[in-house]
Amino acid sequence: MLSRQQLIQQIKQKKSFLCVGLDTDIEKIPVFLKEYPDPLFEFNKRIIDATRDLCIAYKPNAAFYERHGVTGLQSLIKTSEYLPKDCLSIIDAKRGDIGNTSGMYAKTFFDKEAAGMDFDAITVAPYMGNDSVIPFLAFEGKWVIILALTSSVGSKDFQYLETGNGPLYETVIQKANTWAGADRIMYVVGATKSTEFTNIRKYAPDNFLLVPGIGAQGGSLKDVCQYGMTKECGLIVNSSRAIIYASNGEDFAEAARAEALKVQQQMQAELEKAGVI
Ligand SMILES: O=c1ccn([C@@H]2O[C@H](COP(=O)(O)O)[C@@H](O)[C@H]2O)c(=O)[nH]1
Repeated sequence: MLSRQQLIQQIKQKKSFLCVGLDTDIEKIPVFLKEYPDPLFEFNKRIIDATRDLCIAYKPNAAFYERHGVTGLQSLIKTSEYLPKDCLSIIDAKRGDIGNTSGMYAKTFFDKEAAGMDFDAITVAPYMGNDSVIPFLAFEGKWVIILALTSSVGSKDFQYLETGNGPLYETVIQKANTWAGADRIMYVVGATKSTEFTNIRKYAPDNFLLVPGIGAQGGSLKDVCQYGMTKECGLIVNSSRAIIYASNGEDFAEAARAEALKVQQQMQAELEKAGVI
């Protein structure tokens, strides 16, 4: 479990705020791995071994495991156990339901004794309001990462809707700020929305932002840093496909490392420029 201070310390130590996304797709992993009893885990294990000194977080996306049923869940559980303790472990599950049901989701991903998983953080959809989010916050020390302004094209359908008090995503942040502080809540903001970061920082000056959308979705790391970085960094930037599928040959882990290193080096330059390190 990583507290806010420990996370900041890891960022300074590793000179990185990279999150490697484990969107492990059985159709995209190297063919030779399919000979192994648990190909998804074997792939993740090698990616983690190759990148752990370059990143401060890992984010398995639940969909890629759940689609396999029981075997996928086993791969996810083994992956969660294998994740390095000095990295923030984020389950990208985008859950949220009436309180009673959210409590079950929280148990699933936060309580090792319930389902074998003990993630540090979970992504949560806030659409159902406070009672859908509070059960996740009830797990002391765990992070709740609320979808604010997503990288998706469809973000315009709801998130930009004018409420009379700014766009809906602003209201989401203002309301969620009343549920817990910046030591428990982060917000998802897509790298494809870099022009909105200045505005977001008005409402979330201290919160860490989980930023997906660089790499395969084309968002700019430079722009994200220019408009979103704080004195403590305040950013966890995710890249999944661009790193983990840099090659689909025998050299896939080395290729993933080379890609992660490129991103880490850009991050180091941005941290130096902003005076974080
Ligand atoms: O707004 C959002 C929220 C979540 N995601 C997730 O992040 C990764 C991005 O993968 P890439 O391969 O780096 O594009 C993936 O798991 C998404 O489901 C997002 O992209 N945007």
